[in-house]
Amino acid sequence: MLSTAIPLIELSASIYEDDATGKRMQDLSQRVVNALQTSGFLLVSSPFLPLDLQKSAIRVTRNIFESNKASNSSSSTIIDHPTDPKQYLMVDCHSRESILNDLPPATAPEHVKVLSEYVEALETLKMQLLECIALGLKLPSKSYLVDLHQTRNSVLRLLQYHDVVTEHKDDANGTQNIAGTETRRHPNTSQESVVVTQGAKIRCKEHSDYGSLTLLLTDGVPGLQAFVNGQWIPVPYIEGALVVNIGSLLSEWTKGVLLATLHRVVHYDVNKDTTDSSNNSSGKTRTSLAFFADPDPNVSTTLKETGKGRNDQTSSMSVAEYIQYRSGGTSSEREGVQFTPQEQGRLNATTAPERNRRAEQPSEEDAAELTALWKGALEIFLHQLLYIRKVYPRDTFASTRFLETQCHVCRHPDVVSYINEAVEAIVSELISKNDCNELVVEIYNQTNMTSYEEYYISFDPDTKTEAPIADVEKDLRDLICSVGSVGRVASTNWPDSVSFRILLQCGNQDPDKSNRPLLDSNWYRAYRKKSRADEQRRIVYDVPSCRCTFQYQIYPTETDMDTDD
Ligand SMILES: O=C(O)CCC(=O)C(=O)O
Ligand SMILES: [Fe+2]
Repeated sequence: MLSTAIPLIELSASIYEDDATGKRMQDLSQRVVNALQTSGFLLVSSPFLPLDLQKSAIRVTRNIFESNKASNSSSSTIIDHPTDPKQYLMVDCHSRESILNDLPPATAPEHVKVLSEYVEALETLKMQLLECIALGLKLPSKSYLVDLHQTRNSVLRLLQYHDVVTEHKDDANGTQNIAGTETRRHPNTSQESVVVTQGAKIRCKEHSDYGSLTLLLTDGVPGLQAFVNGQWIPVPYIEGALVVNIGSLLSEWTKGVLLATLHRVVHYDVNKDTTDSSNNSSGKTRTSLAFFADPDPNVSTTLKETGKGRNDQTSSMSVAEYIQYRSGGTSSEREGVQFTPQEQGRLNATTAPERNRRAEQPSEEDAAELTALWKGALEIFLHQLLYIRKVYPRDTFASTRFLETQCHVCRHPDVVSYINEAVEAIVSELISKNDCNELVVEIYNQTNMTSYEEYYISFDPDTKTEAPIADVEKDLRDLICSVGSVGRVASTNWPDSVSFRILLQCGNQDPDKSNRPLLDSNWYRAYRKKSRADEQRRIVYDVPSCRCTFQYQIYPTETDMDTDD
């Protein structure tokens, strides 16, 4: 039965005809907005998107993944997701050429045509929905949102979820997730199934999308769930209808009136879950097409008409910067996995009571958990910084997830162990933060030892906080995501002699008297006085629960390097 929280709305052609008073359109718009306010989800059918075209789009998508599997040379544009058992392909929808460019070169011309027609229909549907939302929300004009979507800044993600074997197996090909929590086989394109952590049965981890609207078509294999009123509810499948959900940007523009709802895809196991009659998909692959509609890249994330977005950290960003911030990379890597603070709060409220309880009575266990959390977060932070600042080529990094965030880790074993040793050595000093300790990452020239840039995590010496672990996690996640925003602070056209080092910089005390365990180590650096006239630190992110700040400083070079990207 169709859930009332997620209604089906038919955008029939007759709404646009015989509607001189605009009443029918107004009613329809109200229903659209009501659904998006209640659950953030709705199902929609439209004459612009006939069933035949939907079926063809699914058939073509399956064919693209299957041909790729069958061919010996797998297409580099098809990505094995690092943790979810799925492959995906991102298609830039700006034009027919961009669509063609992003599809594997072997894609048949008639298949390109189907996907181009499908995208065309979705562009129309997107505009209709944006009009409905503007009308339903009584925005200054019916075209208010349409006007902010003039450049077809949409991405189509073709998705193929693998067959899933739910029992846990040791696998020689298993890769250890950097967070150390999961063992998964990196899906090799020739393999039919993957192993997921016991009991998880997750095909796509919970996340919210982050543009304006997502229009989703699936092949009907169930599994999509939305987190509504503290519960995971199935999103129904209706043949001929698409699933619509709201991204966090539109949610913030509407001051949270429209919900950017958390959602996920689970794998139903027919042997275990007999309560769900739709549970008939054990072992099945699943195909879907997610169309992410974003506003124009240069538009500000803060609109004067709708007021300030709720998230201060992102309020001065452009749409392009926001997408990069939330994806922790470029928009072509968009994973849509980071939660906004509001979403995380909702999730914590129902999923982490145990943790919050423990935080009220700090224990040794908590201290160990906090230290482990910091170690993991700092390692990821450091790798992500090297990735974003392009200290090493991007193709030497692997994609992974930490604290529900997509990030990148350098694969070079020397870099991995250097970072690991540094973090092991300095993390407890940092957490004790009794003398304005700073973690410094210096990007410098190995030949003449000049500094190009320094990045700092600076702790306030006088305050110790005992924030609940869930808050620290949330803030560390935001810290990691904030690294994305230093992608453009200066050029990354580095000479070959570029390198980096990690240092613990200690405060104003005379280092000889400070009796620090790290005093004679490679990691220690006495406080460097702010003697350079050009010293001007910029703040990237304050980590409220830990009273520390992420800052950076760029040192001018003799020759001004061109900005790349
Ligand atoms: O495949 C699905 O049903 C959902 C995919 C999704 O939510 C996403 O890719 O953002
Ligand atoms: Fe999604």
